[in-house]
Amino acid sequence: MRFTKMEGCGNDYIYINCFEEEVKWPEALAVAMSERHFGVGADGLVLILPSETADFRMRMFNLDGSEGEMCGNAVRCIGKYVYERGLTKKDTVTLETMGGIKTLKLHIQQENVIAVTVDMGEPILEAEKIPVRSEKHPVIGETLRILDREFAFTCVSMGNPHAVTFVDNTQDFDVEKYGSLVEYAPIFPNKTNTEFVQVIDRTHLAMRVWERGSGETMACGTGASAALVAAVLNGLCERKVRIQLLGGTLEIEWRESDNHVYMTGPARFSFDGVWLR
Ligand SMILES: N[C@H](CCC[C@H](N)C(=O)O)C(=O)O
Repeated sequence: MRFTKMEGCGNDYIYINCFEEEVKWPEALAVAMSERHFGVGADGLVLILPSETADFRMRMFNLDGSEGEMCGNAVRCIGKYVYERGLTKKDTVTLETMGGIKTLKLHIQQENVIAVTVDMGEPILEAEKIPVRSEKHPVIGETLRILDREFAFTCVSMGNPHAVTFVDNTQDFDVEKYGSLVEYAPIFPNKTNTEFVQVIDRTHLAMRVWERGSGETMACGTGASAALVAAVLNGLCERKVRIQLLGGTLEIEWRESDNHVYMTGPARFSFDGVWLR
């Protein structure tokens, strides 16, 4: 079975073109192929499928086999894939996801997609839709004690759940120690992605992320979108910022005119391969 390895700000997935390949058990395949030593090595698996309601459909699976409703970095990579591999000639593409239909604007130079702007839709702030067990609306300052620290979380869904907290310095923060416990905190019925955010200034944030089902990744597109929304709700930044992640930079804007969040960033091919198992 042929696959393509791609990454967006270092958030790397295995992409399978399901117009040409059939995948019977994606959950098990995601675990096997994502494995660093016995497989390809990745943050998870992404299927590119036909759709009846959009140009294409995405299904994404974390490296533990769990399915994510939405994946911002993968959406940008799919935009690059479908244009440069000849599945579309359009520079605006729609993609059906479990988090709704997303619109992608491809930035093209000499037939190469050099960046993609994704309309991530409206942030979801109602506790029961995130979901998070909280009496607050929006869910700002929900405190949780994790080991020796008390955190205040702002919770946002971008189709998938995010718990955002602000720290003084992301570089020397122990993301695994705390993120791995927040992921399974009982107040998150569907678990959660957790973002640790440092406010550099009112137009620059730095962020590290412990992803639900994948652990710490180099970047998280839905997480960066949730981080911007949380920072604006807490009065910490403007509505358009650059977010510095371990693997690169994303530009995120929460537009007042339509209440939609827009994410712009890179997408890159790494290699093509053939899976023999
Ligand atoms: N781990 C996430 C899915 C991938 C999200 C992330 N890689 C992104 O770019 O948005 C979840 O289970 O909700």
